[in-house]
Amino acid sequence: MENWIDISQVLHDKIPVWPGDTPFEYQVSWGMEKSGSVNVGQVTMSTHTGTHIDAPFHFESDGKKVIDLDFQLYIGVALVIHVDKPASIGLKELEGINLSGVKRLLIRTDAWQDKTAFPESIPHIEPELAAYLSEQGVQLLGLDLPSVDPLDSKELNAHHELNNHGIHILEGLVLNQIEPGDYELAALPLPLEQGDGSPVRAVIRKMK
Ligand SMILES: N[C@@H](CC(=O)c1ccccc1NC=O)C(=O)O
Ligand SMILES: [Zn+2]
Ligand SMILES: [Zn+2]
Repeated sequence: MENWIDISQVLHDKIPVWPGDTPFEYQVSWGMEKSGSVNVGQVTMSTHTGTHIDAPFHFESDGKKVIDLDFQLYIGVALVIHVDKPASIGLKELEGINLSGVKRLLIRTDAWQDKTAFPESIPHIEPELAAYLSEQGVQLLGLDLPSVDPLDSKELNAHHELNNHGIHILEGLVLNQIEPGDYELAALPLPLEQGDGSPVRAVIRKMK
C-alpha cells in the first residue's frame, strides 16, 4: 500500500543536536578500494538526534531501556492535532479536542520552523497534562519539538510525569505539512539493549 508520508528528520552531518551533545557523523570506514568489494559505513550519533524516542532510562537511572519498551506502541492508529505555536501545552490548549480513546497523540506546533538550527526556546508540555492524557487513554505522545520540557529544565518534570502516567515520548517529528486527523503511524525504535533513546523512521498514512 502507498501514501505513507515520511515525518522524520533526515540524518546528515549538519543535523542540529542538543547543545554540547555528540554531533552526527556518517563515514565510510572501509571503502571499496581497501575492502576490494564493498563500502562499509559507521555512524556516530547521540540517541536524541533528529526524530527519536526517549526510554525512561534517559531521565531515571533505574528506568526502562529501549529494548524493554513494548514496540507495538509505536505502530498503530494515531491522532494528529495542530496547536499553533503555543507558549506551552496544557489543558487550555487542548480545549475542544476530543481525545477519548486516543492511544497515540501527535501534536503539531510549528514552533521549530528552521530545522537546520537547534531552537532557542520551545513550547513545553505542562506536567499536569500527563494525568489528563492518560485518563483519555493516551500512551504515546509525539511532538515536532526536541523535548517535552523547557530546554533549560534540569528537573524534566514533563518527562517524569508522562512516564509516571505510562505515556511514552516521541520527539523531533516533522509535521509542518500534516493536516490534523486520524492516521496510522509507524515509528519503531532500534532494539538497543542499553538504549536511553533511539532514532526512529517515523511515517504516517491517512486513515480512509
Ligand atoms: N531531554 C532531551 C534531551 C536532553 O535533555 C539532552 C540531550 C543531549 C544532551 C544533553 C541533554 N540534556 C541535558 O543537559 C530529549 O529528550 O531529547
Ligand atoms: Zn530525547
Ligand atoms: Zn525527551
